[in-house]
Amino acid sequence: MTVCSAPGKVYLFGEHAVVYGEPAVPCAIERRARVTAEPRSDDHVRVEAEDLSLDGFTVEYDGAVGDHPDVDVERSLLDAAMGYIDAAVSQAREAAGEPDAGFDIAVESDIPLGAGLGSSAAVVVAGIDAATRALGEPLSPRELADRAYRAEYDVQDGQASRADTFCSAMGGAVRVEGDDCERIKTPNLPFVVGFDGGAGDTGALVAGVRELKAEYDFAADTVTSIGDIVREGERILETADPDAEPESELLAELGDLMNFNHGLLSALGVSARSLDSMVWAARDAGAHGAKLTGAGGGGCIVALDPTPETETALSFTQGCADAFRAELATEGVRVEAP
Ligand SMILES: Nc1ncnc2c1ncn2[C@@H]1O[C@H](COP(=O)(O)OP(=O)(O)O)[C@@H](O)[C@H]1O
Ligand SMILES: C[C@@](O)(CCOP(=O)(O)O)CC(=O)O
Ligand SMILES: [Mg+2]
Repeated sequence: MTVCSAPGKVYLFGEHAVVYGEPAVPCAIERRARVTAEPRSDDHVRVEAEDLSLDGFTVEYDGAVGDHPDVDVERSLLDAAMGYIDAAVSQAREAAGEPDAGFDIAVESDIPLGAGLGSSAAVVVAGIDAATRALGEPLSPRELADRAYRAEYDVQDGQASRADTFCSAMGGAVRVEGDDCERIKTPNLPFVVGFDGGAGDTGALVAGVRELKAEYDFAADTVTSIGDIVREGERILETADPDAEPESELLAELGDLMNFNHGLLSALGVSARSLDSMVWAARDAGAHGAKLTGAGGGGCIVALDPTPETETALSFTQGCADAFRAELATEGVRVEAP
C-alpha cells in the first residue's frame, strides 16, 4: 500500500492568462490531497473518494478505466467527478508500461473541490505518484508534473496550463510561462483564504475567457495586461530577501498588483458576487491586497495580511463559509507511506 500526498495552491498572480502563454505565479499551500494505491491481482480499478460531492461513494471499474462503474449515480455526474482519477491511472499505467495494472485507490483531501485551490492537480499528482510507486516505477517530481499536466489537459479538453500541476508537484512558489516552469524564491507571504462554500466550473470559465478574447481585442489586451502585472510582480519579488520576513512595503506593492489583477479577472467575467464581497471585506479589514484565486465563478479568494484582521473580518462576512491562513508549502509531492 503506497500513500502519496501533494499540496493545493493559491495564485499570487496570473490565472487564466497563463492558459494563453502569459506567465503566472502560483504558490503551494499546506492543504494536501492524499492518495493511497494498492495494486490488484486483476485489471480492475476500485476508487474510494469520500470527499466527492456525490455524497461519497465507492466505485469499481471493469477492466478499462471508466467502463461499467458499479454505482448508482448518473453516468455524466460520475464521469465529471472521476475524470481526474481516471486520467491519473491512465498516466501511471503508461509510465510504468503496464496497461492492464489494476488498483485499489483511496482519495482523501483537505482541499475544497472546484474552489480554485487546485484540488484536481493535487489529486492527480499524488495519484500518479502513488500508482507508479506501487508498480515499482517511481517518477521524478518533474516527470510527475508533466504526466499530471497531460492528465489535466485531457480532462479539461485541452484547456489547461502547466501551472497547477507543476506547483503541486514541486511545492513552494513557482513561475510558469508556456512550457517553461521553474521554482522561484519568495519570502514567506502571509496568505489568508476566504472560501464561499461553492465551486466554479473550470472548463466553462476558461472557455468563457477564450470566447471573449476571440471576440474583442480589448479582452485580448486584458489578458496581456494580466501578463504585465505578473512581470511587474516578478520584478518586485526578485528584489525581496527570501529569507527575511516580508516588509510591509513589499506586501503593499504586491497587494496593489493583486488588486489590479482581480479587477482584470472581473472584467473577463470570472468573478462572482460572493468573491467580490470577500475581496472587499479583506481590503476593508486592512489586507494589502486581495483577489480571486484559480478559475473563479465561486470558491476562494486570497488576501495578503500578516495580522489576524482579514481572517476575522472574513469569518463575519456574509457569504464566506470558511476563512483560514494558508502557509506556503515548501514541499511538493511526497511519500507518506512507501
Ligand atoms: N478529494 C477528491 N476526491 C476525488 N476527486 C477529487 C477530489 N478533489 C478534487 N477532485 C477532482 O477534481 C475536480 C475539481 O477540480 P477543478 O474543477 O479543477 O477545481 P480545483 O482544481 O480548483 O479544485 C473534482 O470535480 C474531482 O473530479
Ligand atoms: C484558470 C486556470 O488558469 C487555473 C485554474 O485553477 P483551479 O483549477 O480553479 O484551481 C486554468 C489553468 O491554468 O489550467
Ligand atoms: Mg483544477
